[in-house]
Amino acid sequence: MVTSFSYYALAGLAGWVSYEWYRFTSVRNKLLAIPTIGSDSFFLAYISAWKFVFSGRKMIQEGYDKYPNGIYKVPCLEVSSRWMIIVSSLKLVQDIKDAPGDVLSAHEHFADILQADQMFGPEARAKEDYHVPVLMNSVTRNLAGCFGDIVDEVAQSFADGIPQTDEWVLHPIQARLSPIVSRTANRLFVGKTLCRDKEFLDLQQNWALSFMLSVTAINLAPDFLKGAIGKAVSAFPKTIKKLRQIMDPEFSYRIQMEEEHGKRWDGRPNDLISWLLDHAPPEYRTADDMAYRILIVNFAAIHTTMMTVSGAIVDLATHPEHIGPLRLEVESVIKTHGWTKEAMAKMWKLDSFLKESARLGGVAALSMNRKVLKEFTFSNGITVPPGVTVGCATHSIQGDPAVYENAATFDGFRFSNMRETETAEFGQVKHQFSTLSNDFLLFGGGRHACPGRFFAVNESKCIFAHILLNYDIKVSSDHPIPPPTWLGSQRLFPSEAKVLFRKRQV
Ligand code: HEM
Repeated sequence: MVTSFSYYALAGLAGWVSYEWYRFTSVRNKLLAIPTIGSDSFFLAYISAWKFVFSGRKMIQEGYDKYPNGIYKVPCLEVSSRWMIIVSSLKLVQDIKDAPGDVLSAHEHFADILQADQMFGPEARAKEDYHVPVLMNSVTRNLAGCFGDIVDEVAQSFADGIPQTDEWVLHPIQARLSPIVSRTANRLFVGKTLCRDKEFLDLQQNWALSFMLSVTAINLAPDFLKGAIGKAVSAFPKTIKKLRQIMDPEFSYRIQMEEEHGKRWDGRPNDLISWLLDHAPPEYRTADDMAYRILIVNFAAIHTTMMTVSGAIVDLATHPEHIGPLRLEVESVIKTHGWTKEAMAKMWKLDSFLKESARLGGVAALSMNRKVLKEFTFSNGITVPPGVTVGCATHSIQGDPAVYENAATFDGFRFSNMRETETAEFGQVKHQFSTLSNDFLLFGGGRHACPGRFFAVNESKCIFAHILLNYDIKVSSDHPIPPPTWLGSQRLFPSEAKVLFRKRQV
């Protein structure tokens, strides 16, 4: 009995290894013109791919240093082909940006790394992304009108999370910032009541965490186990059901009012639920679908904004010489323009500080990742086959002295100084935080660039201006800030990082 089981297990293992070997060599043979970081032999490449999990950032930098202005590949378990092709030149970044979506696909890449088939199931996977243009257009257009709500939620959530005290109090940044960012964003997404609902906020946060752990588990597993692991670990159906229950009273009320009084009923809240209902195709006007949209928008919006603002808080505490000039700017702009979107746009130094913090920090070492659907030839003549993934060495580009002067130095006013001295047409816009450019890829680029970036920048500036005007902050000598860690190409904010806060004294 044991013998026949061992026999079948061995035969299965041999079959799987042969299949993996065949798959590996057939892809690798199409990529021979592209140099490799790590190994490109079958067994050693597998080890290199595991090395990428823990030292991805270093391997990306190694390739960038060895092949400047070029292209290289790394074995990588994050993507289904197991090969990540990375470009290090701004010209090749532009090639990716210009490629049509049916050749280099952002959508298929997201589905690939988020294990959409396993985690969401085929029905959700087939949904049209109608929320993306709504985020880009309606959210951005309504920002000025909703700015008072954003300011109110920032003030309330700080009062709850970081009360102003006369004594210095040590606060864990990530734990304090997550609810502040989440409440503020959801004030605009789902309105005042739900954005303060603990069950709603906890569900979003817990799902995002369990989702990422599950995706990592599936990514690291062999193909034949992915389906079974996905079924076992995906909390998606349960989460949607729960979220729908929490949102149901609000959603049903909106639908009922619309049916009784038409789309523009008196007192209709100005938030994402309303804007989604304005544009939802009939088949998506359901409580289930609304819960799905709110869940994935939160997934895209909260962690990224939290990383960006938390990184900037740490930079402010470690470079306190910026506090005085930033306070002066915020105070004088608010005096003239009040707490408005217009005021945020006038805060050039603050905009610059956040951008500089993201230039050296950010959320990932790679950006603008696209799955190749049809053979694609870069302008340097290198061809990549369907199935592999291409991306840009964002973090290395942003830290390159050939791209940024004194690139390794944190200069909070780098971009505001550039704006002040710029004479070219559109020069002042060029260096803004929300502006997309090949040498600053925090928000990606091309037709799939982040549609929430204008909101993210305004939310971040509002949070930061609130801190500057209401708190003193500094690093504690007993609790130095630990360096960030990396998982594959993703940057992780050190959850144990703490900063001292007290009520502003001067
Ligand atoms: C500082 C905060 C943020 C950062 C760093 C960030 C970054 C990104 C990046 C890198 C992409 C992929 C772009 C590409 O591949 O070219 C993306 C896509 C996306 N982001 Fe953001 N994001 C942030 C905030 C937000 C917010 C606040 C929202 C919603 C209001 C949002 C919604 C989305 C959505 C829906 C997509 C997918 C777009 C598509 O499929 O075409 N993001 N974001």
